[in-house]
Amino acid sequence: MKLLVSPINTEEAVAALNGGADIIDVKNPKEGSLGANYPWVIREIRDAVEGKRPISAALGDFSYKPGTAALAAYGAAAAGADYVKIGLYDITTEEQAYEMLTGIVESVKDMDVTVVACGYSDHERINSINPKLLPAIGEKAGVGLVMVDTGLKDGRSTFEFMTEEDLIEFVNDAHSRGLETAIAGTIKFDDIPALKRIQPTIVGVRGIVCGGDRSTSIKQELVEKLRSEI
Ligand SMILES: O=C[C@H](O)COP(=O)(O)O
Repeated sequence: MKLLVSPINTEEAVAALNGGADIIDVKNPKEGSLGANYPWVIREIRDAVEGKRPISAALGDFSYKPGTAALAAYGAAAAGADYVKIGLYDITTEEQAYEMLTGIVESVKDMDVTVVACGYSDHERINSINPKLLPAIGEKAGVGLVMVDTGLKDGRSTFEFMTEEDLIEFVNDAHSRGLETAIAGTIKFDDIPALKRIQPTIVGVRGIVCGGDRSTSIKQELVEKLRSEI
């Protein structure tokens, strides 16, 4: 499994890189679970990583705004992102999700970018689309990766909202459709044995490598510890 770590600035990005992260995911926790950072920060982090690892960019926890999402994806790709991650937060229907995703795919089709469709394991408490529907929608829309994260960051892990069986079904369905997968959402060290059984392509983290509080900074030694255990 690959390790995706979500820094907010170049200092954290270098700590993640030196700690062994496989993907450097630029985000802004102040604007939500998949909060978008500024395009110049994406560029600065890309420069700091020096091409040693791919760069991912969170676009935001979106409501139904396909045009805004497509423009955000284009901007993130132009700023240097290799992956653009859309949070389907206030998306409640398959039709809405499909339109959001096809707009983003069209927006970056001429750029070497992977579109990541992110649903939320705690979808019921935020009234969002069930992430188990995303592999089929994502395949049809032309995304490259589907992901689950938690929409609310209150310390509760994705595993409190989706069972191991749910996540195995999600991952296996996506992989059977030729899509990569990522599991995130307040992942804890205790979740690692289950993640090893589920085998997503990517494990995405922030809080655990900050020492538990995602509002503090990333510690290289915690990235090293996590990298060695997954
Ligand atoms: O990969 C990014 C996710 O939002 C993970 O963040 P978290 O581990 O603090 O929930």
